[in-house]
Amino acid sequence: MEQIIHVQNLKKSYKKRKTKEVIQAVKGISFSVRRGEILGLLGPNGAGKSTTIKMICGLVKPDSGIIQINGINNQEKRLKALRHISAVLEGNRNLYWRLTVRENLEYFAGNRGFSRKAVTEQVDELLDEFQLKGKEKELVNRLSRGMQQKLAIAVAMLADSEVILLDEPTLGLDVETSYEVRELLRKVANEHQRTIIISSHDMDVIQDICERTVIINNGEIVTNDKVENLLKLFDVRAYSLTLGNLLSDNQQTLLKKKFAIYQYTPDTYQSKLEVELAKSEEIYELFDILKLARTPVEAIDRKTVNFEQVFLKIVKGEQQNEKLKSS
Ligand SMILES: Nc1ncnc2c1ncn2[C@@H]1O[C@H](COP(=O)(O)OP(=O)(O)OP(=O)(O)O)[C@@H](O)[C@H]1O
Repeated sequence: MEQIIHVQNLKKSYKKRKTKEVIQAVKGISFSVRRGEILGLLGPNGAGKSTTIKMICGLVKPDSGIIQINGINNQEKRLKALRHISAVLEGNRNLYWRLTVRENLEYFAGNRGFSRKAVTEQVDELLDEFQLKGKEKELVNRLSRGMQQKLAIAVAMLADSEVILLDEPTLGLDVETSYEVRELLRKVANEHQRTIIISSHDMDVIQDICERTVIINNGEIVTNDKVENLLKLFDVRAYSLTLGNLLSDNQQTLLKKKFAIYQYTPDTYQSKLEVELAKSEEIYELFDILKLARTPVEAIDRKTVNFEQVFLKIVKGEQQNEKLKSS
């Protein structure tokens, strides 16, 4: 599939005004995004996500590197490149707060030079699709956060740009509204073939709607892979067993020797044993150890890994590597 965004060896440093200390916020990152893809741009606080997003949408000038949007270099032909991008940044700053929902949509649709009739048709369609019809006469500053978010995305759609950048699109939304916004974003990508880049700390949202994630830490990309692959990679094969007896000292020693991570909570009637297997075949060895004292197994649960845990493992692993490098 066709690449709509291509970022190559992007770098950006800031100089702190008071101390003159130089901070390398982005240290040479490269990635691409395909048309119609929803990409998650993740990282802990201060990792360099906002700086990257701001460079892509032309708000911050990179020190070096290339950003191509739909094949156009955004430093050589800035306006032409930026026409392909809409950003819905924190606080929905792309809306006019003292205009109504309909007025906002009409204003942005009108900006594109369409006839009054075409503008009305397009606005009606969007009000319908984004379920904003009942709120069309409401002032934006009176809307709930969820409605404002939907409207901000609708406005981004109107600009007709292929790429929509979203910063924390579900922040502060209740569960139901968060699901509505996710559904809407899927529709925007799948049916309207827009490309979406989401920056968020909400890993549930990322796991739910992003096909792929780029994870940044300390200004560098540490992972660029499909969510599905990352989940598989960190699929810990963790089992939680309920035992009808206590484990003998010998069994505990063997378990410790065999399994790197295991947790044992002894109880005469219902001991709990949590084990992480490196390979699925190791389950037989686990049972061999349990068989030694004929320990009854009353229940066995396989634990699954979620994206939040995967993210933390990736980022923490990286921090440990950093520490090792510097020590
Ligand atoms: N205008 C600025 N002047 C100086 N330093 C800055 C500036 N903007 C960002 N930084 C620094 O650059 C680094 C990366 O910041 P950035 O905002 O890109 O990270 P982030 O991943 O978006 O973080 P968060 O999740 O907290 O928003 C941080 O150390 C930050 O303090």
